[in-house]
Amino acid sequence: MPAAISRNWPAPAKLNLFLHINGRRADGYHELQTLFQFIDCCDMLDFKVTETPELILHSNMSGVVADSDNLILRAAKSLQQTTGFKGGAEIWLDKRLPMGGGLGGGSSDAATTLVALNTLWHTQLLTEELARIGLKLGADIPVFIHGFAAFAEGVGERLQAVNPSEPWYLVIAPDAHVSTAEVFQDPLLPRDTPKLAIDTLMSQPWANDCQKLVVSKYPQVAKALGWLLEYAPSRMTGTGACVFGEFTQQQQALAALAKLPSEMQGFVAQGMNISPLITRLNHP
Ligand SMILES: C[C@](O)(CO)[C@H](O)COP(=O)(O)OP(=O)(O)OC[C@H]1O[C@@H](n2ccc(N)nc2=O)[C@H](O)[C@@H]1O
Ligand SMILES: Nc1ncnc2c1ncn2[C@@H]1O[C@H](COP(=O)(O)OP(=O)(O)OP(=O)(O)O)[C@@H](O)[C@H]1O
Repeated sequence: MPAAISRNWPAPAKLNLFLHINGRRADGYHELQTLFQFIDCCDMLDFKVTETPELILHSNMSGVVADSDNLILRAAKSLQQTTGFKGGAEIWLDKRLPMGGGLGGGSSDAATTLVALNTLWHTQLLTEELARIGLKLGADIPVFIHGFAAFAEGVGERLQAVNPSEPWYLVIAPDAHVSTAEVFQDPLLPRDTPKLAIDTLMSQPWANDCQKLVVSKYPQVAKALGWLLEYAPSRMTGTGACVFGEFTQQQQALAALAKLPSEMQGFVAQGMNISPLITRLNHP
């Protein structure tokens, strides 16, 4: 009897509602203070458990990412190696999130793969153990595994659950692929924002320390942000390229989307403090 396919595992995008860079560590990574919130725009994954250890990925991804580099296969392989699980999986990815956009799409795909296979393979690692595996693959993966909006420190692995408002966002994805590594290696990146207490951070205006540099290097980002600021308080997420404007009502966000210049790509999504992955995990 062939194994059934377990369908519709969501991999949500995230926004960094603020992103402060406090310094550079000896290992080259940067110490951050950031506020992660999910949005209801997701990649979707299906999984079928197989008896052989092979890992097979079918995807509609546009940008060419070699299988060996794909974070989904790297995550599945890490779980096999950590647990000694002898079987494998066939995985289907419906890629919907823009890549290299600061929305954490690849990181989220990896997190959903770890959470889904940990259940389907019955390896039953604890969430903290899955987050430790994820951190080795990317700084953004732990927050997707825990699945709650969080104030994050360290490189993004020290998480404290928070419950900010869940507004509507108009997200614009400029036609630019910004390398996270390139931004963090730029000598012009500010790296000296003082560490502040979470209460102070949550009550002051929110900003992204990477924004000025990326806006200066990518005219498409500058143009998208300039347009969006006419409609709502707006800023960049992660290391870019995506920018997001915040609206109280969905109708306001949709009205702005209707006026988006034809050369820009955008979508409306709502902030989510509980990841749809957690909801899927609790409703197998
Ligand atoms: C900036 C954020 O988008 C905020 O959410 C994330 O921290 C980035 O997380 P990510 O995309 O998973 O980044 P990774 O793939 O782990 O790292 C890519 C590269 O960015 C640099 N990097 C990343 C995170 C960090 N805290 N400091 C860094 O210096 C490192 O050179 C690293 O090699
Ligand atoms: N399944 C995947 N989906 C998207 N990108 C992937 C995937 N696997 C590997 N990658 C590679 O990882 C890179 C970063 O992916 P990701 O989408 O996480 O970054 P991002 O959108 O810039 O978000 P952030 O920088 O905030 O993590 C991509 O540019 C791509 O080259």
